[in-house]
Amino acid sequence: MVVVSVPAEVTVILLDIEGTTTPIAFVKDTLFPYIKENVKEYLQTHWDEEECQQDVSLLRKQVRTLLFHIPAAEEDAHLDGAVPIPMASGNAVDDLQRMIQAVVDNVYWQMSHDRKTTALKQLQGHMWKAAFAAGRMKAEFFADVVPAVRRWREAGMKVYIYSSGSVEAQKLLFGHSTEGDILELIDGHFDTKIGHKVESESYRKIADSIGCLTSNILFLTDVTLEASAAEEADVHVAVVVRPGNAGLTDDEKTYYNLITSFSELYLPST
Ligand SMILES: CSCCC(=O)C(=O)COP(=O)(O)O
Ligand SMILES: [Mg+2]
Repeated sequence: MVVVSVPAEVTVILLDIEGTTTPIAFVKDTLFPYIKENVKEYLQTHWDEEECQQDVSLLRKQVRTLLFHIPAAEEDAHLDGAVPIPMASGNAVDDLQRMIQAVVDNVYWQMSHDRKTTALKQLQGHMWKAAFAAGRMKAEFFADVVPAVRRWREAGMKVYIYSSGSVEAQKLLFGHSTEGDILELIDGHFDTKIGHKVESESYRKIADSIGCLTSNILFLTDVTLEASAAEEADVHVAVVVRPGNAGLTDDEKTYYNLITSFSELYLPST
């Protein structure tokens, strides 16, 4: 077994979810299809609720920003098929169906591009809430995750999550897992409200928020663009290789510390 030593200055382990703690297959085959299959009915049932209206407003604002403020050079790559969400205009019944269909189309479009926007993630989190609460879904974690997190905490480490999934959705996953409610193992959560995972400034803000130096953090992720952004902020990184993850280039394999299980991390204090 390959062992990666955790530098002595590390006091915080920051974990990505999809592809790191949790199989991509669980996200792609369970979480995301649930959204696609239920979004229309969810909107029809919850439309008048404030939470749902806030989600729709955020989606509307986000697509408007995308359509009208994005630099021209990026347009082709990002805007193909983008669906604006209309405001109500007169006939209440027609308007409602038109708006709901636009939100459904917008959600499908964003999901087909695996967009990680705060607006999409917020709506998804609210939709999963009911499914987890009713016991219709349980989150999957790789077998090495929970034992390792327990060991790290016993060794005095703090453990945080940084995922594109909303904080609310993250808490649902850890609160309703096949291992039971493991939310208490996590010291705190970050999502894209602090910034995108491919931007190094996000990692500086996370360190500030935790109250540590970026060099006190070890970030574990499956995505090398995220690892590179974190490293630029002086965060230690290891790239997690799990079944079903995207492949790495030879250069990436050489450059990064790679682990296939959290048990491959060696903490000097244990
Ligand atoms: C609470 S995570 C749900 C999965 C999800 O929506 C997602 O975007 C995961 O992205 P990650 O940053 O964890 O790779
Ligand atoms: Mg990931």
